[in-house]
Amino acid sequence: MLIEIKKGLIVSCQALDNEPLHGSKIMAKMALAAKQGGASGIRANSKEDIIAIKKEVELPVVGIVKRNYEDSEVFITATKKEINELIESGCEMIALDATLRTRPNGEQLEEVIAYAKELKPSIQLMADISSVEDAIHVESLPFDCVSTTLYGYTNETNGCKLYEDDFKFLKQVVEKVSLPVVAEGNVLTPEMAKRVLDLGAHAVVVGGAITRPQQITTRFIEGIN
Ligand SMILES: CC(=O)N[C@H](C=O)[C@@H](O)[C@H](O)[C@H](O)COP(=O)(O)O
Repeated sequence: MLIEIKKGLIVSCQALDNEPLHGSKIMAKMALAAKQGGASGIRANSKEDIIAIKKEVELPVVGIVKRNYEDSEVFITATKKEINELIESGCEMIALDATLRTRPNGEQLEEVIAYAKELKPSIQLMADISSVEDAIHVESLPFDCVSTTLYGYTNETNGCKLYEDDFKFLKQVVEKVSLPVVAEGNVLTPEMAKRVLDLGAHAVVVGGAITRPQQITTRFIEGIN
């Protein structure tokens, strides 16, 4: 999958159950639209959505399962339970929270990824990180790539945006690690997508700016007020 997505656009097709476009049928059509527009891959949440998307398009899929746990802030593919669901979904790559935070049920990141590789040795793994420390840590683990997904979404980075200071955080990660780095989170325009690739990102993931009309509408409303 890493070769297929090189310097390409991955479109994140996600709508949680509190969002208007929630539903596997709709996400599958969203993925088809992304493919028709030239996307190289899809990022999707939940076994059901991934199965529906895989029926609709042939693109490689980065799968996640978002689930909240009471004993941890980790919510993107947090435990072995979510790994089981993603292996069953048939996605080519699994993305999981790879921050240094405590995981649910006392599970360790190392044990969760070892479990995934044991279940399906060919599965590729993406480390969703929030800091340079996270990035350095995952280099010692069997990850295939790193993604800036969680920058701005942890207590330490709350409110930070990937595009600030001309993508300063992305530049730091690209400089520090030798794994391919995927730029993800708040890439809002085609110009930003081009910029992150020029800065050395292996690929770029765009979600809300393509697939969340409520976010797009809000930006227009802010623009005219
Ligand atoms: C932090 C978190 O939960 N991120 C999620 C990860 O899969 C998605 O909600 C995002 O849409 C995705 O990362 C793409 O980012 P953006 O939608 O900003 O282009």
